[in-house]
Amino acid sequence: MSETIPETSEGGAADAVAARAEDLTKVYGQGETEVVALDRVTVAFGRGRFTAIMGPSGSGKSTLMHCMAGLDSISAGSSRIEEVELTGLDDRRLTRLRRDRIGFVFQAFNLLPTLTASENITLPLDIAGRRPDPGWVERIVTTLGLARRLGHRPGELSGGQQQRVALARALAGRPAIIFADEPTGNLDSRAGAEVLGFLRDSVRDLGQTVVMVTHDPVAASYADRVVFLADGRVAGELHEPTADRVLDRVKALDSPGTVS
Ligand SMILES: Nc1ncnc2c1ncn2[C@@H]1O[C@H](COP(=O)(O)OP(=O)(O)OP(=O)(O)O)[C@@H](O)[C@H]1O
Repeated sequence: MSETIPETSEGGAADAVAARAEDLTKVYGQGETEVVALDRVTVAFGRGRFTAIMGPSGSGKSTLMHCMAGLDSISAGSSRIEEVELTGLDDRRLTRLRRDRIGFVFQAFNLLPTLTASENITLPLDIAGRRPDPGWVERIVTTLGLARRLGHRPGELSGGQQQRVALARALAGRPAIIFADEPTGNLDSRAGAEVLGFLRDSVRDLGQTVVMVTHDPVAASYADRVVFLADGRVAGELHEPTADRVLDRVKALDSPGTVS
């Protein structure tokens, strides 16, 4: 079960897709205050792949992540995690889906200060009444270089270490997909690079699927693929991105008149 899942290409078998949105539309407000945050977005995230989502401020990145993770409702279209369609799920089922199939890593680490790193990592499983798989947790902890920090409380860890604990917590339940929102936003560049390296390792070595919202072209270059949003629509993508190529695209999106 814990074998590395090979990279998949888009358009592959249906079961190679961890999450998919089809014509996903999200409208906030109504009448004069109406904002179309997402306008018929169709995108798929392959299993065992690391995808970055980029785009100008207000382009819909967080909204897409929230809608696909079941944290926000959808106005039209569809969104699914593996084979489960989110639209139509009642609150109880949605909560269970988020708990069992989705991992979250946010800019704020959201660790409980009174618990040790080890207790923080297994907390969601404990709450869900699931027994952590000791072999899997040990593998995660080793991959993330946390073995000697397990007895420490968050206040005794560096920012990078705390974010690695948050990543280990997201990985512990073997979710279908991890959504990360600016996971290095609060870290200095060295700690940020370390966390990005571990995110990439969790994809490469543990077969995890990761979708990360970021503003940083260097962070995006750790991904296998970058999906660009502009004005609530998909505005292209890059495979095997380098920071320079990402930056060129970002500049073009920031000044649309110059898009080639
Ligand atoms: N709860 C809300 N109510 C009304 N409008 C909203 C709400 N949330 C987001 N929006 C609007 O939807 C659009 C997309 O917002 P979103 O936060 O997804 O953009 P973003 O690309 O993540 O931006 P940033 O990079 O600045 O975080 C924006 O115009 C925003 O003002």
